[in-house]
Amino acid sequence: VSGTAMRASQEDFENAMNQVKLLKKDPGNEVKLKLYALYKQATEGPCSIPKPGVFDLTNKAKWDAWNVLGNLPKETARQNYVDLVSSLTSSSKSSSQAKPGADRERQGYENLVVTSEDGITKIMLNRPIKKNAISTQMYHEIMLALKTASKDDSTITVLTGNGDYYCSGNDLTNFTDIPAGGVEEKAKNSALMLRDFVGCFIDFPKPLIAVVNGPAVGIGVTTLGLFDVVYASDKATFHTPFGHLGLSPEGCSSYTFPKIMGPAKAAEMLIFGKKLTAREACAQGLVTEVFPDSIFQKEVWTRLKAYSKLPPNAMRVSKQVIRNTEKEKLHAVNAEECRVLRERWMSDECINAAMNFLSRRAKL
Ligand SMILES: CCCCCCCCCC/C=C/CC(=O)SCCNC(=O)CCNC(=O)[C@H](O)C(C)(C)COP(=O)(O)OP(=O)(O)OC[C@H]1O[C@@H](n2cnc3c(N)ncnc32)[C@H](O)[C@@H]1OP(=O)(O)O
Repeated sequence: VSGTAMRASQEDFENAMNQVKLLKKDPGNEVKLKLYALYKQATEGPCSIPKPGVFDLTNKAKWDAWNVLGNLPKETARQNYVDLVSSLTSSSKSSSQAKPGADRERQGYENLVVTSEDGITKIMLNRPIKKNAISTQMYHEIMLALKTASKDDSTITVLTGNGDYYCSGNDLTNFTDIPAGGVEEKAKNSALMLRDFVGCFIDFPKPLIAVVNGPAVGIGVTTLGLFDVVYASDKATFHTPFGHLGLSPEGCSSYTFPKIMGPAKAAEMLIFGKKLTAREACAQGLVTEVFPDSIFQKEVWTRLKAYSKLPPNAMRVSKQVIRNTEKEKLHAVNAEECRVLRERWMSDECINAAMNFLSRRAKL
């Protein structure tokens, strides 16, 4: 694989890394070694670590693949990595069956349905049997969908849920998938993932609207403070049971919630896990407007279609003027929340709470 015609940007490289995580088919060991080697070369330069022993087969194969790249420049390695991923994703797309309406519906997501119509990109969480709980794969899919939407020609972007829930928060089975490196490694990687995930909401450049079709829990609630507008069905509820789960706030809610509703109301939600009805959340400023469930979809989409016809550049610029004064602060808050959570995830309080839910001894 070679690529000299164009230079891949850091952003192309990061998108390619996300796409690798979403590959449906295992590309095989040879390709995985090539990806590993190009990644190392692109990020660290030529291989300079000691050669592993002959019996350390996996690390020796990785070392060989990296070492063989010699002095290949970092930029070329980055471009080759992007080209290789692109060849993998295009071959998997052409082998999957095209669905009717695929021009408007972007396929390739396992737990999202992403559509673009009338200037609106709609990202729908699509795991209704699990109440749209967000699995690790879904965190990556949502990041990719947001990054793609930020660059497409739609004027506004909507996040919503399929089924009776908007989102039941973090998928608690994420606590069971512990890698060989143990719980510390899992916590470290999860903190990085969470920081990137919330970062996508902080940096989203166009109007971002939440259409909260039903109850929202945990990270499904906290990230609402980073949306521009939140419409809710009167069936929706808003619950951040961090205390019950041995957790602490994320999604920048430790900063946005006190700002939106005042410190005392925010503390009741974030420390004591008080669940709000849609009308309470609206009275406290977290929700823009509540609609009776029977007319929710019709009313909201009529309004959004009208908004999507407003001049796109004016909407973008207005959003950025509002957001830019806060951006640095939000990123700092996000980093600190993730640092604290990394410790929390390894605490007995948190592990016991997750295990109680998973062994069906507890529910919210
Ligand atoms: C070291 C490890 C670190 C790992 C960290 C990962 C990164 C995390 C970063 C983000 C952190 C965010 C914090 C949060 O979001 S906290 C909130 C977490 N959510 C919950 O606690 C909700 C748990 N769910 C419930 O209490 C109930 O399911 C419900 C939502 C109140 C709905 O109750 P119900 O009676 O109407 O429906 P139920 O039968 O329970 O659910 C249907 C099936 O869906 C499954 N399910 C629902 N929610 C979740 C969930 N959050 N995680 C996993 N599975 C969920 C439920 O188990 C049912 O499945 P099944 O039919 O029994 O198989």
